[in-house]
Amino acid sequence: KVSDEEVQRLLSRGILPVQEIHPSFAQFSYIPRSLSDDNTATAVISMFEDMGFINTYKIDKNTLARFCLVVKRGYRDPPYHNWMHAFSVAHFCYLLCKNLDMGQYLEDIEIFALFVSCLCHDLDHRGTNNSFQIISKSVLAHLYSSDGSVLERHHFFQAISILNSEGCNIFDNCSRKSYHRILDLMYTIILATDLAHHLRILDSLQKMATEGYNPNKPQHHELLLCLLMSASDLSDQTKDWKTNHRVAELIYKEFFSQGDREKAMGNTPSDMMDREKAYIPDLQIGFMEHIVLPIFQLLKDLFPGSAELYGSASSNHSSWIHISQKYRAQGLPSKDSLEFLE
Ligand SMILES: Cc1nc2ccc(C(=O)N[C@]34C[C@H]5C[C@H](C[C@H](C5)C3)C4)cc2n2c(-c3ccccc3Cl)nnc12
Ligand SMILES: [Mg+2]
Ligand SMILES: [Zn+2]
Repeated sequence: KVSDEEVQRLLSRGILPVQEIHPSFAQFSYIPRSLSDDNTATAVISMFEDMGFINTYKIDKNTLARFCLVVKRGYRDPPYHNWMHAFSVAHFCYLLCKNLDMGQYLEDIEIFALFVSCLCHDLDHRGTNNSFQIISKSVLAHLYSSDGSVLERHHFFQAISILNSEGCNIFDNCSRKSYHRILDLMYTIILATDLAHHLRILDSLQKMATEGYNPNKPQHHELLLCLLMSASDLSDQTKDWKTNHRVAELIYKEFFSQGDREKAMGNTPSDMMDREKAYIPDLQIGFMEHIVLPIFQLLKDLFPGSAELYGSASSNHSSWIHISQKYRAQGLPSKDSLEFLE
């Protein structure tokens, strides 16, 4: 799958300092999607280095390079749930570690597991959601439907199979104890990317934010890891307006394709998947009010230094409200391209 030449080519320039990738690479304002695809594997290795993981966990450089290339190739190319999404999610996790004093809240091994989970969290995504797996009686549903979170279980097992393949196990030099802890953490964190799971723990998250984070409570560590994973998965919502509406275009392109397939199977898709019924601005507004803003409000309660993230999400929310009013009367000029929003 990944040749030795490709691995050597990736390592040939050595590990680049993050500033050489972009001067503001470690700022919340940086847009990871602006990096060209063929520089993303290099950037991932630089982030591993910059967070000290290569030294702390004695990661062999060849193994790390091969792991990054195999994970990158482990993504398919649907409009949204592709490698660029995984890379931008992992980059946001890196931003959280660099800009907020994560070390006061989490152990290093938990942060390491979170970063690796971000890279792997949507491996082999087909561009269809969990309910589609069930109604289409997909192989994944056959394997995992009895336990729910069908896709997320698949993403986790894809990560395990990559770690078990030749020359890809970045945890090779960890103790048996650390190895098991990291895999347990990856399971919890990747399963937490199912938004239905996030909604189930929302009350516990609110309670933790209200009473204050207690680093001595293992439950608080687990809840925080789930919150940081969800925030990273939704980090496009905290970027500039151009990114925000471009990402909306990708998401709905993926959703509408699923809706078309559901109709072809004789099923009725949900409105957000039905290109005839969906009004994107209102769907965006609802998603931001019910899921996105509460997540970044919780992050702000726990990490005051993250306030600007809530600010940008809130300003994107206001832009969608303005757009909704402006186009409600005559309808959107086009649903395929939201370029007119720029
Ligand atoms: C912009 C944007 N819009 C999105 C609109 C809707 C949904 C969505 O899954 N809604 C729900 C609505 C209820 C309760 C649960 C389970 C199901 C029933 C389906 C969630 C996701 C959206 N999403 C994501 C995203 C994040 C994590 C996983 C998958 C995805 Cl696609 N990332 N960006 C976006
Ligand atoms: Mg996912
Ligand atoms: Zn994702």
